[in-house]
Amino acid sequence: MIEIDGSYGEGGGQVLRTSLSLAAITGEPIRIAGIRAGRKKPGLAPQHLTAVRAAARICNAHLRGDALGSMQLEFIPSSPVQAGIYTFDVSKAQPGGSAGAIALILQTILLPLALAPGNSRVTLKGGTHVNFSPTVTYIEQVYLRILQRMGVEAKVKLGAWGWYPQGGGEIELQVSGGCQLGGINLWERGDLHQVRGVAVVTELPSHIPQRMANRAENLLREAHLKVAVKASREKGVAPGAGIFLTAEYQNSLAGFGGFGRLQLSAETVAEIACQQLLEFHHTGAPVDEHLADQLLLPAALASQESHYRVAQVSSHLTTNAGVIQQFGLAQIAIDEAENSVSVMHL
Ligand SMILES: Nc1ncnc2c1ncn2[C@@H]1O[C@H](COP(=O)(O)OP(=O)(O)OP(=O)(O)O)[C@@H](O)[C@H]1O
Repeated sequence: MIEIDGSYGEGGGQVLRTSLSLAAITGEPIRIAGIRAGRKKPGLAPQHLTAVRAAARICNAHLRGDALGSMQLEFIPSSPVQAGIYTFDVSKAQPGGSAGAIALILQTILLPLALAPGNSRVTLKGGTHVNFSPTVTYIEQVYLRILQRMGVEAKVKLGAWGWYPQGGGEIELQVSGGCQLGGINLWERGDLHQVRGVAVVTELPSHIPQRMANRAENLLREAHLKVAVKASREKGVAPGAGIFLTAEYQNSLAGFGGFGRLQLSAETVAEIACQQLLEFHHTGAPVDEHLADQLLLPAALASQESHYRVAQVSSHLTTNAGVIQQFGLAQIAIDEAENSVSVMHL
């Protein structure tokens, strides 16, 4: 039984999710104490509980402590990961529903399913575009495209958009099993080919996405970047708005977003997303702050070494490295002076 300290480093949901993925893949039982102890409302929130149940379902794990608010969990896999057809719904984890981010549940089960024999189809319901988590657009345009280079064959289809607080979004994830994970080298990003974006609303008038798209295109052109942002109205259960930009470099990809809310003009939402993109662009790094921590798990499971340079070393990155190293699969070196990450097999 591997003992995990949920309060380690960031003390957030990622300590839990990374541990779940690795327990499912290795078949090692785990016990986690102090789950999300670093957060204002600690313990399992709907998104985390759904991730626990999803990970348990695919490897028939026995669970103890799988309840909302629980700060302790035992997760004991009883079979290798089974490919198959699954549905996981974050809104079912809490009376009254939840907009918990389904991208985080996707990231918990993706590698276990990709490494298992057989193909899987997973329907995920909840929040698709939620602040402080990867959006489904980020998963499609950045995360899965980079993972494809490491050998992961997976795609998502976005059925309905789900924003905070109502959720109600839906995606279908298809994963090809039997993947052989290779390492990745993202040391130099090369030239920027273009910035591609979507400006989207649900249940709101079409002038809003158009204004977000126009403002983003104007701002990025002023900065001499090649850009194309598509404005669209999409399907969703509640009003919502956002703009999601992908910077496509010769050797890398990075993603940024802005979310609409009352009292915030469409133009300001676009400016928020563009400012993040321009700040990143000026660092010269190939890997954005968020991909930096999300790449560690596939890199640790790959058969070759990985090396990448990041815009910023975050506490999510150092925390995830600490958790992964507890499973004894890889050695991770993070150089905070150089902003670089190397992942080597043990
Ligand atoms: N704008 C963003 N784009 C892409 N990924 C993001 C973005 N913001 C956050 N993330 C990713 O979301 C994850 C958040 O992990 P974190 O440990 O904070 O857990 P959590 O479950 O979201 O919640 P909590 O912080 O409440 O515990 C990290 O992998 C981080 O890189």
